[in-house]
Amino acid sequence: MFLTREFAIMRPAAKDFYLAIFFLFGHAHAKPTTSTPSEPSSAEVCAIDPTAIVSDACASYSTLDTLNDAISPYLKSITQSTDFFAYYRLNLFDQQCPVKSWDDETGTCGNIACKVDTLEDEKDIPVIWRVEELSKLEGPKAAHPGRQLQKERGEQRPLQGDLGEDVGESCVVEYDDECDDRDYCVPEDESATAKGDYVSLVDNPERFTGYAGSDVWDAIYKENCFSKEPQLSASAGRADFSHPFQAANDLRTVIQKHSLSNELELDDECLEKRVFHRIVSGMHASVSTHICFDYLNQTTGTWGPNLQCYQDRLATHPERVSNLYFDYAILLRAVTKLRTYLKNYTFCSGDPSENRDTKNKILKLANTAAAYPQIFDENTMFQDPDVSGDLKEDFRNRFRNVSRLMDCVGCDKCRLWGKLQTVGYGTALKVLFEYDELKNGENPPLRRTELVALVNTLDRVSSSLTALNKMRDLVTETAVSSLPEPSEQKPSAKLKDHPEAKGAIEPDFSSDDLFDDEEEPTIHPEQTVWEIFRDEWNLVWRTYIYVLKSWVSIPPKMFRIIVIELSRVWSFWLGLPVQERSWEFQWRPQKDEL
Ligand SMILES: Cc1cc2nc3c(=O)[nH]c(=O)nc-3n(C[C@H](O)[C@H](O)[C@H](O)COP(=O)(O)OP(=O)(O)OC[C@H]3O[C@@H](n4cnc5c(N)ncnc54)[C@H](O)[C@@H]3O)c2cc1C
Repeated sequence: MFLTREFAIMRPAAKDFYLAIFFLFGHAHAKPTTSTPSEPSSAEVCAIDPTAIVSDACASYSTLDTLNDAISPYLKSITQSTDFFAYYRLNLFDQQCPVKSWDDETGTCGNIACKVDTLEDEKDIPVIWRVEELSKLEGPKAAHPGRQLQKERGEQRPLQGDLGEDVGESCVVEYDDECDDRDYCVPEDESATAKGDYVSLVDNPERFTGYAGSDVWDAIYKENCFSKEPQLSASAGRADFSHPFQAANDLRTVIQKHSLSNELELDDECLEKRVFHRIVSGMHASVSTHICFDYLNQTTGTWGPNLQCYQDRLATHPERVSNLYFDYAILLRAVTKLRTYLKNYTFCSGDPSENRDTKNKILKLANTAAAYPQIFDENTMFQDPDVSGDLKEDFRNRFRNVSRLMDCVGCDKCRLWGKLQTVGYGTALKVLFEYDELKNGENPPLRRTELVALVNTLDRVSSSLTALNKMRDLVTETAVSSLPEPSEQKPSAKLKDHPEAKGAIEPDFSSDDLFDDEEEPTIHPEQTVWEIFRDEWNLVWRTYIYVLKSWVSIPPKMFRIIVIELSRVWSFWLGLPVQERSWEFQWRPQKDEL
């Protein structure tokens, strides 16, 4: 920073006058809370304190990160290289979207508007990068063979090689055809064609597709009101709640008994929404993380992390990140709890060596996770025998509804992962609240699809944690590399709070150096008295206007500061990570502002 020309020619008396004005009107300056990827504020970079405990779970962020580093190689190996976990059976194409207003004449729902928009917007880009192409399912598909056909074809090749010759089909086919008594699963149409298809999860990675799904997310969050009447029409097969208010009252009892009131809103209308919200929001955050980390630059056609996307959707929303970690704790605890069950599970009935290999891998994963102290204690929730039945029923029905809403997702790949993950979370809840890990035979059996969905959902969230950390590092690196060379920096410049955050550079304008500079105030000999007078008059006028504007801007600034502080207190009260203060006092105007 250098003195302006006007300051440079000021005489000492005038300087004292302005100095007095600046001291009188120096004011709190609320910094903007949004920033570009190249200019992260320290609040954004360090939004999550690694040592903080993830609320509702029993582990800190850094413990979960360490645990994730340990188990993610096993998860990758299981989900990418075992046939049992790499294929999923679901009814992707024949289910109806239950929100009637989204249907058009052809039955497409959810993104029809988006499709029209994108076709117009995208006509200049190569066909393969268009939303329609990116949204399509890739890789081979196999239809589910009926019981009779399975018998005829035998255990080894029930799919007759439809998924590829090297696929162990006995590891892929689900032998239980019926699904209507399955917990958290949407009852399927019983016609033969509605039994679903097998698709490869490896060939269809969850990443950017260009699909705009905000309407579906909004509908999902609206589901999150347990005391209200059901949102979906009865014709859509929506579960009916005979005692919608009973469950809310029950939850109140549970909350009060288990002192969870700081985590759940004690709002009479939507008491149960907080727990449900955390799970859905964590899932949403995971989807967003994959989109941002595996993003297609439609101009260059290259895939890679999009840091602006990360900043907008995640870095500036620590509560979403917190919910993601919460989901991780729930899912991992559920897999750990299944250890005994998995020891006796048959993964591939027709192929003993594949069966052994798959079992070894999943047991290694569960054992590694179990070596850490318990990260989520389900015993604090839904354990009151008088109320747990209704509560669980409510949760199950909510997940069924969310699962149905997935049929409104107008992008095949997104629908695949949306459906899989809702089943994954449903299974985790079932295992957490209905399984006794010390027993085996008495526990309700898990379907193949439930197990595959649970492990793959854990893998999704696990990859999200890894991707989040990588993007955080990338932001930091970008910030550091765009810092000016040391020689370009003014010696008084210092990094505030986070040593690597470019946006946090705060030149040190202490009152002493406000007018101190290497440049000595000089009067240019060529200036006439009139020019000097005019310059000084202009300076006084600008200062006057500046002061007036400062006064006018005080009320909105005070309002913002109050809102920021209240939000911090609210986060503190809820046990969420408290966002760093995004405003501070500064002496203004800075030297070159007038
Ligand atoms: C089930 C499902 C799966 C999808 N899968 C993919 C995919 O694989 N690839 C792809 O490119 N697109 C996918 N999409 C679309 C994608 O999620 C976004 O809808 C899209 O990228 C547009 O994003 P957006 O920034 O407009 O906000 P959205 O992500 O659509 O969010 C809508 C609103 O929800 C709120 N919100 C956002 N995140 C959270 C959170 N974590 N917690 C609470 N509230 C939040 C915000 O207010 C936001 O404005 C999927 C959509 C759905 C419904």
